[in-house]
Amino acid sequence: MTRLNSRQPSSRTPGDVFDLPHFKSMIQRTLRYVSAGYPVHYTGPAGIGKTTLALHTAEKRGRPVTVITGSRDLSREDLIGAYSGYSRKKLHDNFVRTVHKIEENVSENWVEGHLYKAVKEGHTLVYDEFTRSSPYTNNLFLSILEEKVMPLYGAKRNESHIRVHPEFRMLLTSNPSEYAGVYETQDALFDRLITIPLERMDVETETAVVMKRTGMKKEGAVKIVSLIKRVNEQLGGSGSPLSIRTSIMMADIAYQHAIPIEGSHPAFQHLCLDFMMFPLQLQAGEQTNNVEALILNECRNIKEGS
Ligand SMILES: Nc1ncnc2c1ncn2[C@@H]1O[C@H](COP(=O)(O)OP(=O)(O)OP(=O)(O)O)[C@@H](O)[C@H]1O
Repeated sequence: MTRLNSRQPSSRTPGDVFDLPHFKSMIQRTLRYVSAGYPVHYTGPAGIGKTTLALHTAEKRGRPVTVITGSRDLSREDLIGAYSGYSRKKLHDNFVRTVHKIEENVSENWVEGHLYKAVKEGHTLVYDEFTRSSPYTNNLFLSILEEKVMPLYGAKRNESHIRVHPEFRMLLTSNPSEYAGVYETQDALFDRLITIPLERMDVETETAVVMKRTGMKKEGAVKIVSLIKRVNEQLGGSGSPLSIRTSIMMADIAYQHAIPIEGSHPAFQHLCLDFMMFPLQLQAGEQTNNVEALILNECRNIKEGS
């Protein structure tokens, strides 16, 4: 019978992963720039940790945090707010028996957009994957960042704009592989951001994150993280198709189902193939025949206790 381990994130990691050198200086610098009033933009490939770092740093400011995720469908209306539905008030006055008076008032309901609230109340805004939104939507941020006002385009409000709260700040994330055809149209926005490219975590940091997320002990976590690193180096070409997400998922399943992190164990070999084959085949294109053999070769090099 399979023994199941219950997950206890954080329980085995000494201290906080964000105190490790990989994160510490980045967080300090970001808070410095943000407190001086500048928006900070983390950029890097999928799974490098942009969103997690932005959320953590935003929380460090001690202000309420609003999160918006960029998308082609995100509209100015979603951000600013809009009138939606009607409220109807009806008063029947039958005080004098022979007179029946009805008074009816109909008013539209204003629903605040997330950005409207964040700007008005001075939140820290995390705008994740902002380059996925249309330049038309993102133009709204130019006046917020430059003139410190948010125009209420098309909102049918009496006021034309609201003033940006002095504590309002922004952290943004994006993936450079999604810039195709985007940069030219959004360069005015890029020009107002402090852009920090994120580096892939070193083995020590990635191991600490895997331990924190899964509850796995250091000995197992470091083997998985190092395996992913070696496979990326051998098969990843110019990129690293296997991100920390692969390490976390493999460690999670191995830990929960007590699969030994040992290259000769069939369950571990299956785990390696199931998680690595597809992304690596996509990357390798025509030379896919080698992929399975290379994964198994790297996997079998992992010895018990090594
Ligand atoms: N410091 C950390 N502590 C705990 N988990 C982390 C940390 N950094 C990254 N992770 C985990 O690693 C995975 C990838 O991180 P994240 O989603 O932040 O990356 P990303 O660069 O924003 O990826 P994408 O571009 O695909 O959205 C997530 O499962 C996240 O929870």
